[in-house]
Amino acid sequence: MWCLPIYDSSQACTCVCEFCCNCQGVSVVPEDFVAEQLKSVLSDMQVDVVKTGMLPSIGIVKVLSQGLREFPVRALVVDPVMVSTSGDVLAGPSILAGFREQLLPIADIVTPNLKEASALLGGQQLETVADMRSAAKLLHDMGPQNVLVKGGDLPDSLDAVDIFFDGKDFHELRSLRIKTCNTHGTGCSLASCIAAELAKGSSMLPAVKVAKHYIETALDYSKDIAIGNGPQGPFDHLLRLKSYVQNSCRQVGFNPSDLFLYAVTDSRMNKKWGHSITDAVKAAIDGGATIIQLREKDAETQDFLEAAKACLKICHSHGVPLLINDRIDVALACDADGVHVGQSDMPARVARTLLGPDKVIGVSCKTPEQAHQAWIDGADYIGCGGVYPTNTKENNLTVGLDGLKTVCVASKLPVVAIGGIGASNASSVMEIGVPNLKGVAVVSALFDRECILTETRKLHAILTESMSMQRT
Ligand SMILES: Cc1ncc(COP(=O)(O)OP(=O)(O)O)c(N)n1
Ligand SMILES: Cc1ncsc1CCOP(=O)(O)O
Ligand SMILES: [Mg+2]
Repeated sequence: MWCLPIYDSSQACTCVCEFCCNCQGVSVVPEDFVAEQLKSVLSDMQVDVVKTGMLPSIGIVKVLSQGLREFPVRALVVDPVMVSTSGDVLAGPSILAGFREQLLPIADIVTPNLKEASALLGGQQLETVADMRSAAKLLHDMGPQNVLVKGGDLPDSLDAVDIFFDGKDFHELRSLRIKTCNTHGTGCSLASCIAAELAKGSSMLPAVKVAKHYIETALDYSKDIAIGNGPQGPFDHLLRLKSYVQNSCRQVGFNPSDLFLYAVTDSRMNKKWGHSITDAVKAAIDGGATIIQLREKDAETQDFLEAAKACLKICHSHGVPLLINDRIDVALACDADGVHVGQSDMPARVARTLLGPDKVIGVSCKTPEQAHQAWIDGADYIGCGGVYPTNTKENNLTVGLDGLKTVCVASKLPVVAIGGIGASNASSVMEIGVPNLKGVAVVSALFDRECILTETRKLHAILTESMSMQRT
């Protein structure tokens, strides 16, 4: 059950607040109802992460901490919502003791803003980064594994500085201070994003960094939005979706249906048949290939780069993405659409850091564990195989159709099957009938042939037929 990995306990009250500036009313949900709701969710499925928001009564704090002791979760993110950015006190002093004694000791991270950190520390003034460090240390002494003191309200600071303390090291996390009135919901969103990253399997500091980067980007994106008449507005969670729509003439992001007929080139085969790489790529595209990978194991770097640039032109003039096998440097140098890496190549999480969020990353996986790791590392798809024996890759273990199915069922990413696949067996592969198997990746059945165009057309027709059979 991985589709609902987080439970947000802030449904414990309903708050009537407008973006204008203040909170106009709070309706507290009865404690026993919150207890029932908690039990209902936590006993029904293995919840990975709980994030708390506004907790309006000491009774509800108790109910929550009891629920979490009875049904432990992998991580608890405590956003001690007490004082809003607009200055409203959202939880009375009686809650403070509840936070200190019941929630902080079991929290994996607590994320107070300056006012909340000050309230938790009995009213201590926090005005400098040095104050934030000592507050983080004092809060850590109350029991949480990690503390993030948010310095958004720090006076006279050009950057938005947050202090992260894990009990050993301090990290000063800086991002640009975005000039905007649209800050409604930033704290809740930061904590929720940390929780979501933890649920995806991230460790704490990377989760906090991703969340902080997300908040900075979303604030920047929404800085000029005008909604309602009040002085404070919402920040915009949907920036990725909007930039996708705005750039719809360009393919932004990854479309899993591109994996349908994945043509992987091979320098030795092209040499054997006297095909130039550009002619080979063009023929594959004309035959219906939906994505191309340049797998040039023998090429010198400079030749590889020149070939990649030429192929990229051809691919883009046909709206087909081009990925580079193994070589992140070549992909970066020619601005390819992405890379494909194997288990002993550059790790996908490093490739993601180097290539940024918009490039496509594929990872070879033979097991559910590798598929899970690929997802955590930020890959877009996995290549699973060899499904059948192959002469193209030496010493490659065969997983068979059963191994392919096991990986597909476990994978949260779309899958392309590879290894020994061609016209004679492509239908059997697609017919294993798992929805995230999106296509086949093929080397020799396309490129170790005299006429690449004919072979690609043939395979395309077979795949199309097999997909239409599955739909009926
Ligand atoms: C789509 C796709 N799947 C798997 C592979 C194999 O990658 P890797 O395991 O790194 O082996 P090499 O191709 O580098 O020899 C792939 N290339 N493409
Ligand atoms: C690169 C690779 N990875 C797993 S099998 C394989 C080779 C696929 O080549 P072919 O399609 O010729 O079997
Ligand atoms: Mg490789």
